[in-house]
This record gives sequence, structure tokens and C-alpha cells, in this order.
Amino acid sequence: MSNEHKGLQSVIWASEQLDLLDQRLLPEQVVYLPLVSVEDVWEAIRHLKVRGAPAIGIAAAYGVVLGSRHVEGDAAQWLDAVNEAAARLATSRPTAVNLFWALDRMKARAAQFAADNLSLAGCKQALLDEAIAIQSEDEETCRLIGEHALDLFQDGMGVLTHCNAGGLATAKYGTALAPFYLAQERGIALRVFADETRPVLQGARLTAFELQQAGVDVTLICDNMAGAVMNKGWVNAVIVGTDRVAANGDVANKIGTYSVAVLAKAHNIPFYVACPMSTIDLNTPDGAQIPIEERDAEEITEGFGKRTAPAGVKVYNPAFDITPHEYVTAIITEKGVIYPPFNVNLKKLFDL
Ligand SMILES: CSC[C@H]1O[C@H](OP(=O)(O)O)[C@H](O)[C@@H]1O
Repeated sequence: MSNEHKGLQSVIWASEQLDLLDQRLLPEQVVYLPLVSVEDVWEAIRHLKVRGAPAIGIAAAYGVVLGSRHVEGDAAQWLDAVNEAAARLATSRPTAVNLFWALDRMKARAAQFAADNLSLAGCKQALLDEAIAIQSEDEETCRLIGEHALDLFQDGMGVLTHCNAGGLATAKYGTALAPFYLAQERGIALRVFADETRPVLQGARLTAFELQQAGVDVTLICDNMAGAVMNKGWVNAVIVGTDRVAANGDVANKIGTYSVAVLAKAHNIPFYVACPMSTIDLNTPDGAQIPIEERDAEEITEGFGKRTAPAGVKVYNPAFDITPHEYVTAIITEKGVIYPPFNVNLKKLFDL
């Protein structure tokens, strides 16, 4: 993908701090916050200032750097600070496996740098380089996902997506949205239907914003309209991102994804999941084992800045749901499109 798509970057390392785009303020305000500590990053992830599995992992990687770069003493003390920062950041959100994948990678590399007897300054620089590598690798990974996904779409197709799996959820380009940017650059006309995605409205605030900025044909719909739009024959495919894919192909994604998958199956519409290999968790056997984050009631009762439900009403607010692998047509990764049986073919992806 050329740099045609200049989209907003979710995080930017700026020498001594992490400049983080506060996604809660989009689409009305573009504000980058200067983060200088582990707690700053923890709070940003917890409160969805940065969100989306790969973007969360990237932010956490820089959080580990921020939490260890001012340590004096020796490499052992630095390594303790790295592990302490990673442990804290691991408590920010439970579902997106990229958070833990990135933290594990940073801890393992830090241990290697210390074992290699690098100087303290050398360890710190090497760890920063690792966080930068995680971010730059994700850009290329998303571009490859876009290439493989676009092979599944034809000019004139209508494609529905749920939540935001775009440049704002990754280093750039996105996973589910990557093919739309590529299609736009190559003159392939795709019509995108974006679910607004209650309660936090990632679809309305972020996906519609990203795609409109890029000149992609996007139509915003309420979540409860997906079935009607499919029934009109306007949707030829569905593509979504994911926060964690279990070893059997069960998919954790934004709440409402399972409903979209059931509707797609009922209308014989292919349901694609786009993700980097870092979102595939072979250590989790099936979707029932994926921790589902529950968030505050206020996201539902006061989500538009005004109360829309009676005070004290009981609320259930799971941020994700599980789509059983039987509803998934294919999983699109940087290495190619993976088809069932997922319990076999996902392992093959990792050459296991
Ligand atoms: C490319 S990962 C995008 C993924 O993350 C979103 O969740 P959240 O906005 O709560 O971080 C949603 O599940 C998207 O599909």
C-alpha cells in the first residue's frame, strides 16, 4: 500500500514520551496526549483512549519502555522494572491477546539483552528498538492482510463490518479495514456498511470517520439494521477484526459480532475474520476459555453524555462476545487465508 492512506496514527513515540491519540474524542477532536509513565499507558488502555488489539499491544510495549527507561543501577534492576511494568500493564484489559503477546515479547527480549551483558544504556535502547519493531511490523502485517482480504472481494461488492478494526486499532491500515484502503487506491469500488457498534460507537465514531476521510464509500447503520440490510441483498460479505482467536477458530470480538455472524449465515453471506497471527492464541483451546471483559454500566446508561436509562437499573455490559468457529468462513492473516478445519489449519500456520 502506498502512503496514500495517511490516516491518523494511534500512537507515536516521541523521544522521551508516547504521544497517544485520544480515541474517545474522535471524530470531533484530534488530540494527542503525552504519556510518560506506565500508569499513563495503563489508564489509556483501560479507558479506551487507545483500543483495538494490535494498538493495545503496541501501546503496552512502549509502556514497558516508559516504566524502565529511568532505572539507574544495573541490568538486573532494570529487568525487574521491565517485569514490574509488564505485570501492571497486563491488568489493563483481559480479552485482547495482543496485549499479553506484546508484553511477553518485551519481557523475553529484555531478559535476553540482560543475559547478553549489554550495558544498562544498551539494554534500554534495545528495548525501545523492540517496541518500535512491534509497531513497524504491525504496519506491514496489516498491509499483507489487506492484500489477502482484497483477493476475496470483487468490484461493486457490498461489505459489512462491525466495530473498528482500522488504522486506529492497529499501527496503520487496520485488519478488517485494510482491504478497503487498498481497493480505494486501486479503483476497486466497494460499498462498506459500518455498524455503529453500541455502546461505545467505535463503528460510528471511528470506522465511518476513517473510511470517510479516505474517500471510501461508507454507509453508517445502527447495529439492529444489519439483518435488514443483508435481507435487501446489499451485503455480499462481512469482514470483522478480532481480539483473540482460540485454537479451534472460535473468535472473540466486539459485542454484537456473534449476532452479525448468525445473520450472515442465515443469509448465506461469507463471514471473514481478519487478524495478525499475534491475535491467534493456540494456548486457548476454545472460545469458552477467553476472558470476556465487562465494562461499566455508564457506557450504556450515559453513553451519549446524557442519561438514557433509569438510575439504578440493572445493566449487563460485556465488551466482547464469542463467535463459534462454525460461523466463520475464513480467517485472513498476513500469511494468507485460513479455511476450516481451523483446529488443524491454525496450527499449520505456525508450522506446528
Ligand atoms: C483490530 S482489533 C479491533 C477490535 O478491537 C475492538 O475492541 P475495543 O474497541 O474494545 O478495543 C473490537 O473488538 C475490534 O474488532
